[in-house]
Amino acid sequence: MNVAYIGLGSNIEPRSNYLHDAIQRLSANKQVEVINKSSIYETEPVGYLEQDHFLNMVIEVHTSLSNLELLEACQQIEETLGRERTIENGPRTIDLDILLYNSENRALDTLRIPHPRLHERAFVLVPLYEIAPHIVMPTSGKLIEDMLNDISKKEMNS
Ligand SMILES: Nc1nc2nc(S)n(CCO)c2c(=O)[nH]1
Repeated sequence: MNVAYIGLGSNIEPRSNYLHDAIQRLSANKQVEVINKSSIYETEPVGYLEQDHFLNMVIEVHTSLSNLELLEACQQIEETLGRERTIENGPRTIDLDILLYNSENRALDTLRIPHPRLHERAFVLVPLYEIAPHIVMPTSGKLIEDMLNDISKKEMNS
């Protein structure tokens, strides 16, 4: 049994329906059990700014799927829910990002774990902290609160 944390995001209405539908579909997979869900957070877009606000959340799953099989399951749900990759980093109906998989630190050509931008995304770190405050990053050894402090220090200095 593996433990994974998945970040979900949507900024095309009906945003919360897309979040719940994605979780429903993940739970329908017999090899995936959704153990915990964060609150849903309304967040300003980062990266590509010319788009609507996102709803973001993080879920904890227990799964017998491998990391690549879990990625495949997430990508299938994104496709089913109409995710178009028209504009890179642009608006999307649903996004499912694998943030952590056990304490793996792995860079495959299709999947990097932990998610490479995890440490710089408050829209992921805040919901992750809500459901798993004691997680230590397998890469840096940092706690989530350390990474959140780093982000706020960077923002104060910018
Ligand atoms: N607030 C916020 N900004 C974002 N920019 C991108 S790209 N994304 C998509 C992340 O995969 C988001 C997001 O989910 N939330």
